[in-house]
Amino acid sequence: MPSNKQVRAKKHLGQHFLKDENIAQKIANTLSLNSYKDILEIGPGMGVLTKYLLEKKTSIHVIEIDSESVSYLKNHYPQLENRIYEEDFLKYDLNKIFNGRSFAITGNFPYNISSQIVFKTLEIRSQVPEFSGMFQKEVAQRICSKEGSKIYGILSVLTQAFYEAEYLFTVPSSVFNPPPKVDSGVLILKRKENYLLPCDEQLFYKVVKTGFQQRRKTLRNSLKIFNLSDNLKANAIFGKRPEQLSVTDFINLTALIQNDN
Ligand SMILES: C[S@@+](CC[C@H](N)C(=O)[O-])C[C@H]1O[C@@H](n2cnc3c(N)ncnc32)[C@H](O)[C@@H]1O
Repeated sequence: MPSNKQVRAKKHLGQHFLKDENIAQKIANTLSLNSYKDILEIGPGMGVLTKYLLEKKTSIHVIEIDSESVSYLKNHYPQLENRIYEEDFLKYDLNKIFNGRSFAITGNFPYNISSQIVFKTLEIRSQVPEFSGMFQKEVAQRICSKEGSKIYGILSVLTQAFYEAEYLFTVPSSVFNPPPKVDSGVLILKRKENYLLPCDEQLFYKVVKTGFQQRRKTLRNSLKIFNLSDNLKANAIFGKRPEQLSVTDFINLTALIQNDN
C-alpha cells in the first residue's frame, strides 16, 4: 500500500501543489496529441496533472528534481514504471529519453526557472511540436504578447519566432498549496510550420536581446554595437523602439544587419 504522506513543499524548488483537479484535467486536455507519441511532464510533484495525462493514449514521461516527490510518484503511479526521471530538466540531455523522437512538453512549471524552461525548449524545438503549461500569469501573458504592448519583450519575440503562442486561461492562487503570491496563467505553444529563420539565428538572438536592453531608446541608438553603416542607419526601421517591431520586423532587421557591409 502506498503511504499517503504528502510531499513537504520546498520553496527553493518552486513547489506549489495544485489542489483543483478540474484545472489539472483542463491543462492535460490542452495538448492536441497530433504528430507525436510521447509527452514529457516537467515537475510532476505529487502527480495531480500526471494522473490525467496517463488517461491519454500516449507515452508519458516525467522529469522531477525532488527525490521526495519521485518516491511519492513511484508509490502512487506504478504504471509510470521506468519513465520517472529524477533529474534537472534544464541540465538533462533529453535525447537519453527520446533518442531524436518528437515529444510534447507540459507541466505546472516551477516559476523560478520558467523562462529558462522556455529558452531550453526553443533550443530543442526541432523535437518539440507542442508545449503547454502553467506559468506565473504575467510571464504567460508576456510570452503571448504582441508588439505595441508594454509587456512585449525578449521572451515574446524569441518564442513567437518559432511558435504560435496562445494564452488560454487564468488560475487563481487560491487553488494551490501553499498559495503563491500571484495568479497563474496557462498557455499553449504550437510550432510554426517553418521554424528555421531566414537569417542568422545567433545574430537574431543578439539583436533582440540588445534592442530590448534599452527599450526606451530607438534602435539606431541601442544597436550601436553592431557598427551599422550610415546607409543602413538611414533606414526608417532604426528610428523605431524595440516594442514597435513585430517578430517579422526583427527577422528582417537581422537580415539587414547581416548583409550590411
Ligand atoms: C509548481 S510545482 C508543480 C507540481 C505539480 N505538477 C502540481 O501541479 O501540483 C513545480 C514542480 O517542479 C519541480 N522542479 C523544480 N525545479 C525543477 C527542475 N529543474 N527540473 C525538474 N523539476 C523541477 C518541483 O520539485 C515541483 O514538483
